[in-house]
Amino acid sequence: MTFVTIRDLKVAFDGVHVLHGIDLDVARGEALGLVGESGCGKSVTWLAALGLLPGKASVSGSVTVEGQQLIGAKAALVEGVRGGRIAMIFQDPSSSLNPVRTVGHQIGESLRLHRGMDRRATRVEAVRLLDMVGIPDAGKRVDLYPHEFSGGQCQRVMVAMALAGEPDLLIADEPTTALDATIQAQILDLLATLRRETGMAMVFISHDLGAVGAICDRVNVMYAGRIVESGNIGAMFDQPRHPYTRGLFDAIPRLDGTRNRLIPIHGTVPDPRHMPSGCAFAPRCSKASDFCNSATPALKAQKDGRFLACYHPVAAVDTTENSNLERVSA
Ligand SMILES: Nc1ncnc2c1ncn2[C@@H]1O[C@H](COP(=O)(O)OP(=O)(O)OP(=O)(O)O)[C@@H](O)[C@H]1O
Repeated sequence: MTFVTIRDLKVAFDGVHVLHGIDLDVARGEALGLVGESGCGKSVTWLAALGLLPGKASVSGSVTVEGQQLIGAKAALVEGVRGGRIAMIFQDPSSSLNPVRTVGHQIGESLRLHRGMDRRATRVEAVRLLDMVGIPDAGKRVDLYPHEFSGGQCQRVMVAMALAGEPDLLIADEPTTALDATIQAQILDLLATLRRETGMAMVFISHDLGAVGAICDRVNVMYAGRIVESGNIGAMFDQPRHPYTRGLFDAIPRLDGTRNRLIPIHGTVPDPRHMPSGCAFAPRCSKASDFCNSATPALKAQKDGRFLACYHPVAAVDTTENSNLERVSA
C-alpha cells in the first residue's frame, strides 16, 4: 500500500529550477534508496515534501501522505506530519542537536509534541528509546548534553528522537557520511534492525551504493533534478539500464573482484542555471545522439517493472529462457 505519493514535484530557487517534476512513491514498510551525485536534488525533494525549504523556494506539485495533501497545506498540518508520521535524520547530527539541552529533554520534546506524554512518562520513554538505539547506560546518559556523546552516539540520539514520534516513515539523509567506517556500519545495522522491528518505511539517501544495496528494497536514481531510473534493487544492481546508473555502478568497487578498475563518469552534474537542452546527461553520455541533445526523455514503465528515462538505454540482457525483457539495441 502506498504511504507517500509524490507527483510532478518542482522546486525553484530565485527562478532557477532545481527539481523538474519528480514522481515517486513510498510503500508502507519498504526501504527505498535515493542515489545520485551531489547536487542532483535528493535532499531538496524531501525538504520540499516536508515543508522545510526556505521561504524563497517556490514549490509546486503534489505530495500526499495516505491521501492527505501537504503542498500548500496549513503549517500546523505539515508540522504534525513532520516528526510524527514522517521523521528525518540528517548527515551531521551535532548541528541538529541543541547543545544547551540534555538529550533526554530533546527526546522528551518530541514525545510531548507527538505523543502527548507527561514529564514522568517522557523520561521513562526517552531512556527506553536511547536503550533501543544502543546507547549504553541509557538511564544515566539521558541527563547528559550532546557534547558528552561521540559522533556515532549523537547519530544514535538523533535516531532515538526520530523514533519518538513513532513514525511510519524515516527519511535518512546521508546519515553516516560524517562518521568513520566502523561507526557507519553500526548505524546502518541499527537502521536495518529498527526497520525490521518497527515495520516503518525508510527512505535512505546516500552516495554509498553498497549501503543502499544492503538495506533497500528499491532504488531511485536521480540526475540533475529528475529521476532517471527506478526499480527493484536486484534488477538495478544486476542490469542497470540508464547509462548514468551504469556509470554509478561502474564507479564502485566489487567485493567479488569481478571489477578491478573503477571507471569514473566523465564531467560533472550541470549547474541548474545552465542546464543543457534535451537530456541533462547527454553531454556526459557515450550513447547520446543528436536527438538526446534536443528532447528530454520521460520516465516510462518498462516490461520488467522498472522505470527508465532514456532514449538509448543499455541493452537488457535476456537471463531467462522465456524472458519477456525487451531487447533494446545499444
Ligand atoms: N537553499 C537553497 N538555495 C539555493 N539553492 C539550493 C538550496 N538548497 C539546495 N539548492 C540547490 O538545489 C540543488 C539540489 O540540491 P540538493 O541538496 O537536493 O542535492 P543533493 O542531491 O541532496 O546533494 P548532496 O548529495 O550533496 O546532498 C543544488 O543545485 C543546490 O545547489
